[in-house]
Amino acid sequence: MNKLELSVAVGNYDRMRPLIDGEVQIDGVDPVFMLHDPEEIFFRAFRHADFDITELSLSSYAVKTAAGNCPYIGVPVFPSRAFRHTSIYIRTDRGIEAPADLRGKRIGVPEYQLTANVWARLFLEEDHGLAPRDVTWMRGGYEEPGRVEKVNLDLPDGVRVENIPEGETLSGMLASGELDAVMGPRAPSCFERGHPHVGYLYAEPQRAASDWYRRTGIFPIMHLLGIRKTLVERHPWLPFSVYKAFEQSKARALAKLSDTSATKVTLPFVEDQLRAARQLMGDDFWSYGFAPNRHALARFLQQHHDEGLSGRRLEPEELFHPATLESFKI
Ligand SMILES: O=C(O)c1ccc(O)c(O)c1
Repeated sequence: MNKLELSVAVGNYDRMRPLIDGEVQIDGVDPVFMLHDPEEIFFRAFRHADFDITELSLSSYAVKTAAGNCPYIGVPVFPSRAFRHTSIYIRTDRGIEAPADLRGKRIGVPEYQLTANVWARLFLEEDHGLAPRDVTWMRGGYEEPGRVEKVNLDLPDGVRVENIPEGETLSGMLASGELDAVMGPRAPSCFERGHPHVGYLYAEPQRAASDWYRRTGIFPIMHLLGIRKTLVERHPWLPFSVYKAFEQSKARALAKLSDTSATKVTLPFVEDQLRAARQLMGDDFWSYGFAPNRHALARFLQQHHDEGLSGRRLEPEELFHPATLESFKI
C-alpha cells in the first residue's frame, strides 16, 4: 500500500519542526506541509475545508461541531496554548485602571468568537464580574478593513456586536481613540509601535496569568488539530497515527529547548523561563492527549455555551475521534 499523500496546514512552531523536517514520521502518511499564520489556515479550513489535516481554532471548531456542520474531526493535539492576559489592549488616557472599568466601553475584536476572546471574556467575567452584555463589541480587521466573522453565529439578545465603519481598522480606531480597547490574539500595530496612549489592561500580565493558573490549573487551549472526516471514514487508523506523530514531535522539540548549553531559541533568559514554567505547571506544562486536558476543555465549552456560541453544551469527548481518547500501554 502506498502512503497517503495528505496536505497538513500548521503554524511553523518549534513543536512542529521535527515533523516538518522529517525527523518524525506519521505512520502511513506522506505529508505535504503548508506553513501559514492562523488567520489564513482558519479562514481556508472553515470556509472551504482546504486541507486534509489542519490546525483549527478551538472556538470556531466548537461552533461548527455544535451546529453539526464541521468537515473535520478533532485530535487532542494542541498546537497553540496561551494565557490571554496579554490580549486586551486599552487606551490609557480614559480612566481604565482595572478590568471592571471596561463596563460601558467600546471594545474592538477581529471576530467575536475567536478562542482568545472566549478565554479573555471568561476571566473578565469570573474574576471581575464583567459580562459580555456590559460592553459594546466592535468587529473588524486589525490592520485590514473588511474582515468578517468566518463562522455563522446566533448570539443572545442583549449582546451588542457592531461592525466598525467601512474602511476602518481596529488598530487605526484604537490609535485615534474611537475605540477604548481591543481584544484578540494579536497585538494591534499601534501597540507594537509604542503609541503613547495604548497599553495592556493588565499591567503585569505574566503575574495575572500565573495567579489565574494557580487558582484554576488551566493553561488555556487555543488550537487543536483536525482531520477531514471523509478521510477518517476511509482510513480509521489515521487519527491515532496523527496523534502519535505530533506527540513525538513535541517531545523532541521540548528536549531541544531543554538543552540550554547553546539555546535553541533566539531569546535571552530562556533557562529561567523554562524553570519557572516547570515550577508553576509541572514538567508536562504543554500536554497533548485527552485526559490531562479534559478539565480545561470542559471549562471552555461551558463558557462557549454560556456565551451562546455553541447552540448546545458540548462534552469534551465529542470534540475528538474516539480512537484518540485513550492509548495503549506496554
Ligand atoms: O483567527 C485569528 O485571527 C487568529 C489569529 C492568531 C491566533 O493565534 C489565533 O488563535 C487566531
